[in-house]
Parts: sequence; structure tokens; C-alpha cells
Amino acid sequence: MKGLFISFEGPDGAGKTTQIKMLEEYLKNKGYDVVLTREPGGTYISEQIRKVILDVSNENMNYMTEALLYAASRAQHVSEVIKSSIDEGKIVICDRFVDSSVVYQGIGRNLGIDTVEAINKFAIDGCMPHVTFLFKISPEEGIRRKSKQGEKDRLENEKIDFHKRVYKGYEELRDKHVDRIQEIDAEKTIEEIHEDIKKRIDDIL
Ligand SMILES: Nc1ncnc2c1ncn2[C@@H]1O[C@H](COP(=O)(O)OP(=O)(O)O)[C@@H](O)[C@H]1O
Ligand SMILES: Cc1cn([C@H]2C[C@H](O)[C@@H](COP(=O)(O)OP(=O)(O)O)O2)c(=O)[nH]c1=O
Repeated sequence: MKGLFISFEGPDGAGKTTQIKMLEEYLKNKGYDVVLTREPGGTYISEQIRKVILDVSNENMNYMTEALLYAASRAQHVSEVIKSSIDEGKIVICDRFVDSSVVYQGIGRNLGIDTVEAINKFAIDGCMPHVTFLFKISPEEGIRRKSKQGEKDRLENEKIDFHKRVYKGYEELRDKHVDRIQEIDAEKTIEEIHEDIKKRIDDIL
């Protein structure tokens, strides 16, 4: 049997990581073989690329360089982890995937959706999530939550305007992929959101 590929998307600080861990626990308790992974990252090589991308000292990084590095990290991740895990019948839960590039680089950095999709066509090699949970939270609340966690990375350091474009970008993407992207009200409590996600996953499984 083929596995299931689930991605989590949304602004920084939306609560994705918190919910992913809870979902992993829930699915493991039900006996599913779960692979938890993240982008940028998820493999030894991709994690090294992550460090370069998020390093605050790389403040003069060209936006195209940034987009290509995310795609390079993704190419390794897809080929080394995601494809094989799905083929082995596992449930892959990924903290961000190509939608993040479309929104952050395509819309946030103004490279354009088409350009970013074209770059990533090579990286994803036909591999797309079966379902994507999009966490809806205001940019201000996301930043507030994240700032409680300590030091910010290069992307989180961006001005509020950038995060507002990201928020709008996700709305645009949601309207474009209604069959795949499911919106989650991320301003609810941690428990309420977990219940919501459990229900949606049970429907899929
Ligand atoms: N529903 C929620 N309500 C309030 N705070 C939350 C909620 N979900 C997560 N948090 C807190 O917000 C911060 C960011 O959460 P995190 O899961 O790391 O978000 P993300 O992975 O989307 O950046 C953490 O300190 C976390 O404990
Ligand atoms: C995967 C991906 C992430 N990003 C950004 C989103 C985040 O700001 C950062 C990854 O940081 P991370 O700490 O993993 O995300 P979060 O703050 O949601 O927990 O990289 C892109 O700009 N493009 C991409 O393709």
C-alpha cells in the first residue's frame, strides 16, 4: 500500500511544530508508521543547507540564491526521505514543503509564483502532499508567539510587511488548491486545534 504525505504550512509561530508532534503521537498510538520531517532540512545535506539559508550573517543573500537553496535542500529531501517513505507505506508528516517557497520566495520576495514553481519542478520530481494543513493566524500574533521563543533567524528578522505578504500569499494559494489545502484556525487553543486535526485525519484514513 502507498503511504500518505501530509504537509503543514503557515506563517512563522503559527503552532505547526506543536501540532505536528501531537499528531505524530496520535498516529503512532494507532499503530501507523510515521516519519516526521521538516523543511528546509530533513537530511544531513539538507540540514547543512538550512544553516546557510537561516544564518543571520548572510544578510546580503540574493533572493534567487535563497530560492535555489531551498529547492536544493528539497531535492535531497524528496529523493532521500520522502519518496521512499511513501513507497514503503509510511505516513510522512512534513513541517513546510514547496508551498512555503511559493509563498515566501514567490510572493514575499516578489520572485513570482511561476518562477518559483518552475525551479521547484525539478526538486519535487512529481511528489506533492496528499493533504496540506494551512495554519491561519495573523502575522502579528505569529510574531508575538515566535518572539517568546528567543533568537530569531534570518527570515523571522524580516519586517512586518514581508510577513503580511506571506499571509496574503497563503490565502492566494489556498484558493488555488482547494482540493488539497485545508485551513486550520490557528488562533484556537492547542487542544482545540489538535481535536480539529485529528478529525480531519480520521476522515482521510
Ligand atoms: N494554539 C496556540 N496558542 C497559543 N500559543 C501557542 C499555540 N500553539 C503553539 N503555541 C506557542 O507558540 C510558539 C510557536 O509555536 P510553534 O509550534 O513552534 O510554531 P511554528 O512551528 O508554526 O513556528 C510556541 O511557544 C508554542 O508553545
Ligand atoms: C521550506 C521553506 C521555508 N521558508 C522559511 C519559512 C521560515 O521563516 C523559515 C524556516 O524556519 P522554521 O523555523 O523551520 O519555520 P517556523 O518558524 O515556521 O517554525 O524558512 C522559506 O522561506 N521557503 C521555504 O521553501
